[in-house]
Amino acid sequence: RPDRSLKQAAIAPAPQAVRDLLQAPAPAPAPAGTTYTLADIAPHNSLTTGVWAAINGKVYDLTAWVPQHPGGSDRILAIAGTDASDQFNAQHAGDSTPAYYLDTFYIGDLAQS
Ligand code: HEM
Repeated sequence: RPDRSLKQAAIAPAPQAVRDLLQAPAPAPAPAGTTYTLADIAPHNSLTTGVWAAINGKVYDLTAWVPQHPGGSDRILAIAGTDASDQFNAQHAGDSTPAYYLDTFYIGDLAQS
């Protein structure tokens, strides 16, 4: 297995600094048990409204990740405001580094519908 620790250090997120640059909203606080519906997520579909996505039952504020994603900002903007489980899994299922970053953007759980 390749040693990914150096890559992780090299692209470690600096969420507040990035948000300051983008003047993007900070993530909503996520007390334990916070849930969001897809209707809650849908408006967060741009850098000005914040970039949220549901992935595999959890909700993430990916705003700060947009300019940092090694696969390009367009791919993160393209999933903004949606359930992006299929896109994420198709690209990154089983990859530890994407999962590691994803976890840092967690804001709550997707409500059962
Ligand atoms: C939503 C959360 C996402 C996170 C946290 C994430 C994270 C990462 C990371 C860490 C890499 C670096 C390579 C690696 O370590 O595997 C990467 C690369 C990549 N990602 Fe993502 N990714 C996300 C979503 C997506 C989506 C939705 C797509 C496509 C629909 C995508 C497409 C790619 C591609 C194509 C690369 C390869 C870039 C290259 O090596 O040239 N990613 N992503």
